Amino acid sequence: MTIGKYSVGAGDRFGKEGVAQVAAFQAIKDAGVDVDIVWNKSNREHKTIGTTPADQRKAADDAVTASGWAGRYFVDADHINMSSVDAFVGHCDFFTLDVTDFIGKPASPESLAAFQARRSSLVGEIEVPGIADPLVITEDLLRAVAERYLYAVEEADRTYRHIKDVKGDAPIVVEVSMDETDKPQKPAELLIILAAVADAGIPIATIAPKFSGRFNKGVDYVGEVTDFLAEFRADVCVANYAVEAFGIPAGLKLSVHTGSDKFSIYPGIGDIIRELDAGLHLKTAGTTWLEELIGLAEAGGQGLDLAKEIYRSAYGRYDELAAPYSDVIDIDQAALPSPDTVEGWTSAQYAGALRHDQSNPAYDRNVRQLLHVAYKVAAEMGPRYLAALDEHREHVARNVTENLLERHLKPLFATR
Ligand SMILES: O=C(O)[C@@H](O)[C@H](O)[C@H](O)C(=O)CO
Repeated sequence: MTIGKYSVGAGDRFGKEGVAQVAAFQAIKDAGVDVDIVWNKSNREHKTIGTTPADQRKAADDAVTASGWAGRYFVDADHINMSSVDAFVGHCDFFTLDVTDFIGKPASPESLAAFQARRSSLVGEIEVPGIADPLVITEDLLRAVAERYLYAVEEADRTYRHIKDVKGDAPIVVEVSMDETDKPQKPAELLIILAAVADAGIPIATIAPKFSGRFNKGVDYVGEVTDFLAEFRADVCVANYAVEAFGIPAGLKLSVHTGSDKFSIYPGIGDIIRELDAGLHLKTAGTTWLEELIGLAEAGGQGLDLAKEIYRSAYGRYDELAAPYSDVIDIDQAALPSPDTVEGWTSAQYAGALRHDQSNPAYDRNVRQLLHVAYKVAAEMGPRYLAALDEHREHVARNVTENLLERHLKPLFATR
């Protein structure tokens, strides 16, 4: 199945925000930009909330039917590997093969030797159209990248073959992700990794590398924006080159993971993809759930009380909630306001602290990150939380649509 040039992963932890999200995609479509919807919910999120991929499929189909969305949409088996794929395979048509856990594991000496022999022509200087200086690949670099990533690519291949065995000829979109790791992959490394992917015959549509800088959940990019954009641009050029040089399916595009909220890099990313006529997949990460909380807070009364109760619980359960996300959050715990302080907040104070508006002095990135990983608290409230979303639908939906459209889709895809 081919995915369009532009796609956005729309996270929806509680399966309630489909229609509000489609409204954002519809608005950008009406403005002349087609962006495919990829509903993503990772295995980690399913486990925390107690939902299944079948629930995600149903939420997506229902939202599409209810809103009359006529564009493409997909359901993403997000961050899966051989140990988790089976629960997803029957319900998904987009597969994010997450091989991060296998980075650094050694492939067999035979496969390492075979890869280096097969790809020995990469050693030297490679002129990649669009990159000013040639990429320099030494024997040492080829070997080091193979030692670090070849096994991970083999694992992606095992998972892909397994999916194919189950799905047969049903069309699927394949993404390979290696982003939740500490060490970024530079453009020359990405090129070598793509050679290994091509050798394995994985029909990859998108690849999510680990870029330089920090991609923390729910907050802006941390790092040198200019350096990031230079790297991103080079990676786009490498992906285009890999299509020509290695026979990877045309249209290969980069995927930016934990891509929601990275406002400082969106305008530059948008300029680059338009200049190079490249595609993009941007995977949001639970940002919608924060809009639910903002909506509840703005509703006041019991909605605000519930939002405060969630903060109190999150504050008290910091270690437990932060642990699964320790690599992708950066919270100054000592700077968090106490639950008693938050208890005294008005709707505007709560919403102001949480909404990702960096021009608002009330915005608090520590509060935002803590609540980002605190969705387990709402999940445990079960029907009480879900009923509050229904009761305050108007407030919640407005925030969900506005966040996706005004802070994400427009800065990325609307021409400046
Ligand atoms: O919390 C999660 O597991 C998700 O936010 C997940 O990380 C997300 O879907 C993602 O892959 C962002 O890149």
